Amino acid sequence: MNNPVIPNRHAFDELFAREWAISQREEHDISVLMVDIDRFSQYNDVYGHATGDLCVGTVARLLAGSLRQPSDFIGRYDGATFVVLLPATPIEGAERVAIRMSRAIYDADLLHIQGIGGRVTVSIGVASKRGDDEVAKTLLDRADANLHYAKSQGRNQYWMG
Ligand SMILES: Nc1nc2c(ncn2[C@@H]2O[C@H](COP(=O)(O)OP(=O)(O)OP(=O)(O)O)[C@@H](O)[C@H]2O)c(=O)[nH]1
Repeated sequence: MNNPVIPNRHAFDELFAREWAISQREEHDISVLMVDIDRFSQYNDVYGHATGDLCVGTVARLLAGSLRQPSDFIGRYDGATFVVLLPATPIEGAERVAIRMSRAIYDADLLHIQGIGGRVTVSIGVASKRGDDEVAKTLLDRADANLHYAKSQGRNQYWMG
């Protein structure tokens, strides 16, 4: 499904390449978050795909509303997974965004009877550039690995590794 409120992965890839080059040139920090809706296949099973689509849109709006800087970006990575790009942001700032996003989704109290606490939650993997020799792909890979670790630890949490 194309979600009108949120850019797609292609838009993210282009922006990420640009912002990565800037971060290398200017020696800026840069951080990425991968955000995935928990137990979403079960959500679709219980409430149906059309309601699932609405839920994806609601989550997208709540996540976007958790961003504070004009240069922050959120896109849909694939399925129920979003990717967030935080230019010029160190790990401490990225953690604050992860906490804000986690709370925004939890506090919205969107019913999901098979979800954590009976509501829709998200798991988040956070990663920040480690040094000038890191390449863009490993930053994304680390965010993804941290997302999977957050899932393995019970979901509804973020992990920075
Ligand atoms: N309704 C709806 N479902 C979607 C959309 N995009 C992805 N999905 C579904 O989201 C589910 C994602 O499943 P997974 O990420 O594998 O796992 P999960 O059920 O979310 O469980 P965990 O991620 O392990 O918590 C799949 O069932 C997809 O079909 C969408 O736009 N609308």
